[in-house]
Amino acid sequence: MSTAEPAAALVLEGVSVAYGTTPALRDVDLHLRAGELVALVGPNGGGKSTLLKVVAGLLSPSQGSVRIDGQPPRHRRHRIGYLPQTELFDPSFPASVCDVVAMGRLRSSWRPQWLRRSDRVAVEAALARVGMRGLARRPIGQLSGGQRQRTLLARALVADPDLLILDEPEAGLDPESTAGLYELLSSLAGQATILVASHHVDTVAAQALRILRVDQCLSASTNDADQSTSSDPEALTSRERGTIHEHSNARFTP
Ligand SMILES: Nc1ncnc2c1ncn2[C@@H]1O[C@H](COP(=O)(O)OP(=O)(O)OP(=O)(O)O)[C@@H](O)[C@H]1O
Repeated sequence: MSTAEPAAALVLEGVSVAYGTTPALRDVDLHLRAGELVALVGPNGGGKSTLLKVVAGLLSPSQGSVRIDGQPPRHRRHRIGYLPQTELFDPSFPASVCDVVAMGRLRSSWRPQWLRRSDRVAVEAALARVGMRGLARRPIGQLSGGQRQRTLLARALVADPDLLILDEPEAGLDPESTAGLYELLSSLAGQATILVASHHVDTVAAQALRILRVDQCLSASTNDADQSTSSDPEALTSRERGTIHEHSNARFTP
């Protein structure tokens, strides 16, 4: 989202991931243009979180490659904003909302770091974006589920990432907040490349440029002859399993 650094292009080629001997993703090809907003939908256990973790550099594929602007994810960590699916807090952990968001400004380094004025300004702006400025000093153990999710979203946004990876960001949010979240993501597209996993097909269909269905993820194909022009992502459920199917959103197709 930085004006200095443009959004990042993302390319996965032949990516396979297994947990032990159990395959979770097989031979996934995925290309995101810089600034694109793409949603992953699909059943529980389909492999959405696995795919996002591979893109975030938290999991290494057993085969294939992931490139963000031509570089492996570990070289781009400082430019990636990641919202994990769930994050459990110890309610007694002595951190405020503000502290958690500020973690998103820390750069990996052996040196101790202090927040600069620009960091504090960014934290405040990120909190305002997610409607949490009024709770900045609240201990994280005293937040509701939705407030915690907003805090983590602010942490993902605060470093102005050029690649934003969000795993079910609407978890715990009320319907109005969910709609607001996706409007926010839509407004960030272009400045950042955004990959979001969601079970809210209708909501993402209104905002995402492309919707990919991750179904058991045994193989993947996008931008191929299998591409659907249906306006109903559920229509894809009857298609061949074991693939990522693509649904182009007619409303947002350039
Ligand atoms: N740490 C792990 N160890 C072993 N198996 C795992 C692990 N994490 C995920 N899996 C398995 O990998 C497969 C894909 O899981 P993943 O979490 O990526 O699916 P998902 O599409 O995100 O599901 P959901 O919609 O329920 O969040 C599932 O079969 C799951 O059981």
